[in-house]
Amino acid sequence: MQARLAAKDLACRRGDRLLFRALSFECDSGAAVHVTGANGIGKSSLIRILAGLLRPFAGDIETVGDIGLVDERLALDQALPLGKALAFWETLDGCRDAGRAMELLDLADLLDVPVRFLSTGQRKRAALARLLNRNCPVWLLDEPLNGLDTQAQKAFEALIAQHCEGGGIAIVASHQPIVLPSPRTIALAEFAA
Ligand SMILES: Nc1ncnc2c1ncn2[C@@H]1O[C@H](COP(=O)(O)OP(=O)(O)OP(=O)(O)O)[C@@H](O)[C@H]1O
Repeated sequence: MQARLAAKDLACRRGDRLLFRALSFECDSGAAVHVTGANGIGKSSLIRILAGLLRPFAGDIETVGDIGLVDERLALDQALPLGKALAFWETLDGCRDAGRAMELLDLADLLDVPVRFLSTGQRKRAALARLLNRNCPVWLLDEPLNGLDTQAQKAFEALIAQHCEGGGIAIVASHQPIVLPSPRTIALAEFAA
């Protein structure tokens, strides 16, 4: 799996506030980075900039490989049972082994439950299943552990490690500790404007 994500001299402005500036980093295949900082410092904004959903105030981004984003928004049809909602995307994403994500994220018992009835942690596990099914090299994860119990947190940390071992990249914004395979941190406070 080929992957690269590089940012050069990034700055982010929201409203009339410059949140961070002069942020540069490079990640190649296998890299994992923990983006840290207090509430409101700009972690989600950075993830959205890297995903191409928010225009940076300054700077450039270079990406090699498709991006998979997981944030608090669940891109699954709320009205469908989980199994059908995931199956819709499995077809579009060309997923060849949907059973793997269901097993790894312990979703088998939830496939008949409408997405709108899922609990916070179940919704997060569903979002992570869709991420796995996409098989994309660059993972951008905004608070991926939120709502997960300890067992699910550990399972997901193991999945990030496997993803990086296979040549993927994971950029993880999280206010809570997370075990990553190559512990590297971007402390956003160091780039505060
Ligand atoms: N559309 C917007 N317009 C103006 N300001 C915004 C907008 N969206 C976010 N902000 C502000 O930008 C700042 C950074 O928000 P962001 O969500 O990136 O922070 P965060 O570090 O992810 O916070 P948290 O840890 O609480 O999730 C906050 O002060 C927020 O109020």
